[in-house]
Amino acid sequence: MQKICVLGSTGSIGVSTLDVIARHPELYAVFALTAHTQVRKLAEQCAQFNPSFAVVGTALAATELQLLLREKNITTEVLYGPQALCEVASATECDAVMAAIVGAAGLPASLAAAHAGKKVLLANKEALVMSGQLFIDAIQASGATLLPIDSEHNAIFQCLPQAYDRRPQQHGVHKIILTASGGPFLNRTLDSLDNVTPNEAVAHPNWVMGRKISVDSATMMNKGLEVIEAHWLFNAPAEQIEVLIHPQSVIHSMVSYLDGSVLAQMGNPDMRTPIAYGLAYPKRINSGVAPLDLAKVMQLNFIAPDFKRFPCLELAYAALKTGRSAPTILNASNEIAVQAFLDGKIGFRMIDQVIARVMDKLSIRELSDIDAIFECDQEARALSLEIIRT
Ligand SMILES: NC(=O)C1=CN([C@@H]2O[C@H](COP(=O)(O)OP(=O)(O)OC[C@H]3O[C@@H](n4cnc5c(N)ncnc54)[C@H](OP(=O)(O)O)[C@@H]3O)[C@@H](O)[C@H]2O)C=CC1
Ligand SMILES: CC(=O)[C@@H](O)[C@H](O)COP(=O)(O)O
Ligand SMILES: [Mn+2]
Repeated sequence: MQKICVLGSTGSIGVSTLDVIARHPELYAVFALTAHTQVRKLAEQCAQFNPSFAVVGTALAATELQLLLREKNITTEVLYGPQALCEVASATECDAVMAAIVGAAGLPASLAAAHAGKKVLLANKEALVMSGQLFIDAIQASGATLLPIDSEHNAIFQCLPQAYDRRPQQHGVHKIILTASGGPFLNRTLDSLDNVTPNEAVAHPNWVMGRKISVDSATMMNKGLEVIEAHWLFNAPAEQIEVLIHPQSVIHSMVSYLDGSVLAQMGNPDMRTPIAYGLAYPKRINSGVAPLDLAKVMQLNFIAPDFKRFPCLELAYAALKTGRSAPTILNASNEIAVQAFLDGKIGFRMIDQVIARVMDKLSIRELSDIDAIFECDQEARALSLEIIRT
């Protein structure tokens, strides 16, 4: 029986994870669930999965959760705050951690799981983008197992040899091909993007996801973050990572080999497939996802991405090539700009402009520990906010 901690259990990935876990009560027990503000939803999850711990963001939310749990006679212990997230993610009783908090807020607990040698199921791509080498070093030093949950990286992981040891040349890898849907605005004229609303931006054509990642898909910053994520996961340089628009999201990514073979992982766009793969690795279990019916899909299309239409993708490649603090700055500025867009403070096409100005202004430096990473993250956030205000 594996004991699982689900960080971000009330979010889109968290809910899909619990759906898979519920299908296999003989294999998995829930050790801890965490949320930020959605206390009622978390209480319902506690009622169903009876975890040892539940974590929320504030003391007030913790009191509210305790009352709800008492009403239902549930004995789950309630904790709150960032330190509690790290404690449950690194607790001795926990075997595997689903890292599914959105954004930089997920880094400390994901890193704590890495340091503690857990099986880390990584959905929280921002954590890896921000901390890169530090995160990989933590995994390697503790002997933790890092399993990519992001659909593209999970697909690549499945297309690489089992014995892949982070040396692409040794395994005959020519290129990693990340597929991208192109988001909801792929076929709109550029000018019409000035006035798109947050609700239009989060209406992803193929995936049901949280609001932040949905906006990232619309700008293709999601793919940019994924290029950086692929660099760290598979130890491939920017030049070896290609992005290909594939509007159907049926091929989740591919690996092109030196002998001309291209291996692809395919499936219906449902995150329960990569989640089930991560939970059961190296075995396979039922995820609840229907088998792919290619006759129904009929067509698979491919288009090369246009940096003019998707400047965020170009910014992300540039940040990866610059290295050091550049990806941390890119991520922080993007989080601020996306939130400002969702709050109606800036237009959709301002997102890339804010990030470009921040990338231009801040000096690039080495970030050797977590404190330096968060200092840089805060600096980029402050400058982004200043640019948005003026
Ligand atoms: N959704 C998807 O299909 C995919 C997501 N990912 C990645 O997975 C991660 C999660 O995405 P998704 O599930 O869509 O996001 P959601 O917004 O749906 O969920 C986010 C989760 O994080 C919690 N949370 C938010 N802010 C904080 C905070 N400050 N401290 C602690 N917990 C917090 C939320 O709690 P509450 O509900 O209480 O606010 C919620 O449980 C992201 O990094 C995303 O890029 C990757 C691939 C696919
Ligand atoms: C499901 C998943 O992994 C998302 O990251 C998804 O890939 C977003 O789709 P885009 O290809 O539009 O970014
Ligand atoms: Mn993805």
